[in-house]
Amino acid sequence: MKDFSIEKYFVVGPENTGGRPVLPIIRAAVEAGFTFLQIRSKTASARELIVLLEDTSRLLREMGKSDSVALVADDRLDVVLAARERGAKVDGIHVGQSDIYPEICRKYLGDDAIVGLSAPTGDLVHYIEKGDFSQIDYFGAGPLHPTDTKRDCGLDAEGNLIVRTLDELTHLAEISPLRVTVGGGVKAEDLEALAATGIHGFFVVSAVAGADDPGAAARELVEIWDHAR
Ligand SMILES: Cc1ncc(COP(=O)(O)OP(=O)(O)O)c(N)n1
Ligand SMILES: Cc1ncsc1CCOP(=O)(O)O
Ligand SMILES: [Mg+2]
Repeated sequence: MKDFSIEKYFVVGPENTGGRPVLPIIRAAVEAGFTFLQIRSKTASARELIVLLEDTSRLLREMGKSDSVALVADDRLDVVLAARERGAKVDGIHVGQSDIYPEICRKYLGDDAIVGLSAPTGDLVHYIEKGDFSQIDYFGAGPLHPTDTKRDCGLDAEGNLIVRTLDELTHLAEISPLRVTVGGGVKAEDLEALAATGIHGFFVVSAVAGADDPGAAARELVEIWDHAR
């Protein structure tokens, strides 16, 4: 699936929904207009993740969104392969700097798969200029703000939290050979300024999964983003 949009990107797992079932929240995000889904859990078993990918893939099919909303898993190449083996349409994987190498993900998932990579903390300009990103389809960058969802996000070697400034993101959008989605503490009130940086999309966990009314929250995010772009 090479024709995909990272504009409105929802990341979710069972630990993010306040004890509520995940699937209705995914449905609400897709109905609101989110364009990309990532299943991410640091607590679920491999089986739980496989079933969640299967259920999400089925949901997208029932909604007629299999070809327009991308579905990937965080970190777990094994889980993606197993879900595909069982018939789920899982479009790819998102990996970080200490995860399975993107080129190995590409090898096992195929040329048509989506392979996303988290940009490292620190000097992105140097990283972008020197890197070989031929096996990758997009970058995830952040955090914009500190976030409880991922407490290790943005920590440098000394354990200091580095957030991305809007100026930095504007520069990143200019020099990046790939599309960039920005997340980490992103809320509705950030979207206008984020869109103005020229980055291609935003990703959220808690702004939707932690909301009292995930559907209303997702609709608000989509509306503000679409209006600002
Ligand atoms: C879209 C997106 N961007 C960044 C991340 C973070 O990935 P990673 O650095 O591997 O950290 P974990 O999510 O695995 O804790 C992401 N998942 N998605
Ligand atoms: C930066 C980051 N990367 C993967 S999850 C995450 C935190 C985003 O969580 P939230 O949208 O709840 O702040
Ligand atoms: Mg990871």
